[in-house]
Amino acid sequence: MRMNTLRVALLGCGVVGSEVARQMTERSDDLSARIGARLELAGVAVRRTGRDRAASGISPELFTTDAAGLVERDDVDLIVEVIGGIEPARGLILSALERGKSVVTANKALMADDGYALHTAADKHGVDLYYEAAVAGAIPLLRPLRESLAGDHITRVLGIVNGTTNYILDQMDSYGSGFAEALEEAQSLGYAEADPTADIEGFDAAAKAAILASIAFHSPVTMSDVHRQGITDVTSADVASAKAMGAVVKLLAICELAPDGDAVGVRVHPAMIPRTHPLAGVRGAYNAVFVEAEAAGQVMFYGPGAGGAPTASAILGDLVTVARNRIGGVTGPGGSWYADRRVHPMGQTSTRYHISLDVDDRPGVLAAVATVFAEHGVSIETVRQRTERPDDAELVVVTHKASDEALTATVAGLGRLDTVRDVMSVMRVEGG
Ligand SMILES: NC(=O)c1ccc[n+]([C@@H]2O[C@H](COP(=O)([O-])OP(=O)(O)OC[C@H]3O[C@@H](n4cnc5c(N)ncnc54)[C@H](O)[C@@H]3O)[C@@H](O)[C@H]2O)c1
Ligand SMILES: N[C@@H](CCO)C(=O)O
Ligand code: NA
Repeated sequence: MRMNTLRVALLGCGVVGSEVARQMTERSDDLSARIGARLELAGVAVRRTGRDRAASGISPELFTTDAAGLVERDDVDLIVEVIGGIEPARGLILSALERGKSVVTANKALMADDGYALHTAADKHGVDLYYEAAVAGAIPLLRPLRESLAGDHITRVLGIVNGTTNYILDQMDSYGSGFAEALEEAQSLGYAEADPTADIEGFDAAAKAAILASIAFHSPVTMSDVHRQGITDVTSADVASAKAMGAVVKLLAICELAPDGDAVGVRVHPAMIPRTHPLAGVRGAYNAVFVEAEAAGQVMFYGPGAGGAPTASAILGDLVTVARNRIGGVTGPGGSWYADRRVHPMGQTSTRYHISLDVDDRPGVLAAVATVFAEHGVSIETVRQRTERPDDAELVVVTHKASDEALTATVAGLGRLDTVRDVMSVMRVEGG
């Protein structure tokens, strides 16, 4: 019997796309055996065909600059979108779904913005939309959340989902590098892009957090629902201060159910975590995500969160799945929004805080500082004082859990005290 063939259109042939094509070709026989059909490259949409594409190993006649035309072709069954960004990726994916073609994408920005509409289109047309590569690259995470943990009740997802910022913070912690120096190193190693804004300002992590929260909590969470703070204000002093209390600074993505279970809090910000926490040991550009579920307890996923080959691995995994589904005449689990939880306001989110103050070193200062905390109902866990010069001290206060609102008011109050020369840093403490 002749084996079926499924024809794949690849949209984009950059870092990830070229690896998808390479791995598809290299593992062609194994993939056919696993799927029960041959996967064949029907075409590759690129921005310019003029460049020397010989090194890619892809037959030159497969390249086209007409991505829309490629998606519309009747002999194309499956689409892999690795162009990135919102348009034209969004229009191309919608066009594919409307034509009954399943789509695999690595596009976190698009899925975070428009996941609901795209899933709805996929469901309406009876096709699959898979995007494992969009969050934490090669690490199997979205499928485990959508499928393996689908019988449990997830309460929290806490992770390091941006490799560039983890590399920078790790350099600051391990070698005492300053932020600018560590960023330069990340750029020279190819982790951070020439314009590193999406990584260091937390946009990349926020998009991933929105996708994780939507899946884990069966609710439509978008990028604009995520409280976002990047790492550009993290100083060597913050990193040293964390070290002094046995902690390390990480950029965390946190998605959690509010105490009443009716709302979801989603935030991305730097935080101090104890060195004993499993996420503290995640070094370099690696990613790791910690999932807390009622019955399973704590489950951790760890591995390479970026790079052409690892990201292509996740895409090929999705491609095998959607191809199998297509052969079997079924689709995988679609979007799940039944819980429709609201987004918990950041002001009501409670965490512990680490606050470092430059103060006059004289009688009554500690009492005045403590009074401001008390006035706003913020309970102090520890206070440490370091005196470097006569009359001048650094006070480091770690609080018990306090709401963002109460903490903001406390910091404003501290700033008004004559004896507080400067509020040097305010950072959340997690994972205790
Ligand atoms: N690089 C990674 O490590 C990584 C990891 C996870 C997810 N992703 C995601 O994968 C996607 C691709 O990332 P990348 O690193 O390969 O980016 P890239 O910039 O290397 O590749 C994108 C390619 O798309 C091409 N392109 C742009 N507009 C096009 C159009 N209209 N038609 C055809 N081609 C067009 C560009 O010329 C470029 O070659 C993005 O969504 C990204 O977020 C990347
Ligand atoms: N820029 C991302 C990789 C793509 O998601 C990172 O540094 O982790
Ligand atoms: Na993944």
